[in-house]
Amino acid sequence: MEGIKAAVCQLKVVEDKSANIKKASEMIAGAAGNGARLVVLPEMFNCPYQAPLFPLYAETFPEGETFKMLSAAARESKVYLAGGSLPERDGERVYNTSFIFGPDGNLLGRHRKVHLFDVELPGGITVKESSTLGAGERITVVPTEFGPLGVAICYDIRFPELIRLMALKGAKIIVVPAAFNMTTGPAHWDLVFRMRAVDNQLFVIAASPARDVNAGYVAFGHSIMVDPWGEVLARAGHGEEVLTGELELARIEKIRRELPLTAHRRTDLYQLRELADVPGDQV
Ligand SMILES: NC(=O)CC(=O)C(=O)O
Repeated sequence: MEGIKAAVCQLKVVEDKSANIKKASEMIAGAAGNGARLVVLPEMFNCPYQAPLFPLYAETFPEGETFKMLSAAARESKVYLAGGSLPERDGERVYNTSFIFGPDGNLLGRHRKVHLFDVELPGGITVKESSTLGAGERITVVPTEFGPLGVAICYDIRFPELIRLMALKGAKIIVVPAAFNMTTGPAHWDLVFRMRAVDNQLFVIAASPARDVNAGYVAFGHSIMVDPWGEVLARAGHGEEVLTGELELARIEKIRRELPLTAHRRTDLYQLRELADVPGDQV
């Protein structure tokens, strides 16, 4: 496994869905032009992050215009593309879904956010994703030429069991389309992404929308790439930008050899099992 250049497109999400799609497409091409081979978009990059809006912006797979743009962008730029997330309609239900594409534009997998963000936070931030969204039922790890890639969406990262199961399935990189806010961002953003990287000795890439102080939900920004030792490889500001970083994949084996956390687990005392085998999320 060699090193790869990765990029995050930290775009400012606006109300105009077509403008979001166009901006994302331009940023993906720009990232690829700078040598990125893995590109990650933010959570709900085509729709303002507000639960009542999700059904209004939702698209069905595979006809949706956003889905088509993502596939074409991956193919034209020849990149692995973690297509952020978008509201996906499936029958009566809407999901917060990330579609992952290979450099030929083919779909490698789909992750539907497993943990819905239903919170009443200090600072008056109230979110109830479950008012309009259904929860995913699957743990998502997709094959790439860099090794298995795990996919979590925002709140999912706060559940260490999920990420550990991805690591046990072989994930070397976890991509996280995310949109922390101005209460949880300053408190927890760096901490959780660095800690999941340290726990599991793998790379974590978190992609946020740019901050818009006039939005109904103000995203924190500061997209981040963390290495398996917990070091921050790259960190964005809070405005619109393409963040790039080099992932030296050989560091994973080195760090795991020197500090063999997986081997030192006391599986005679505790064990983690994947319980769900529920049809639904697979494409
Ligand atoms: N938006 C989310 O799903 C989660 C979040 O903002 C947080 O965990 O903080």
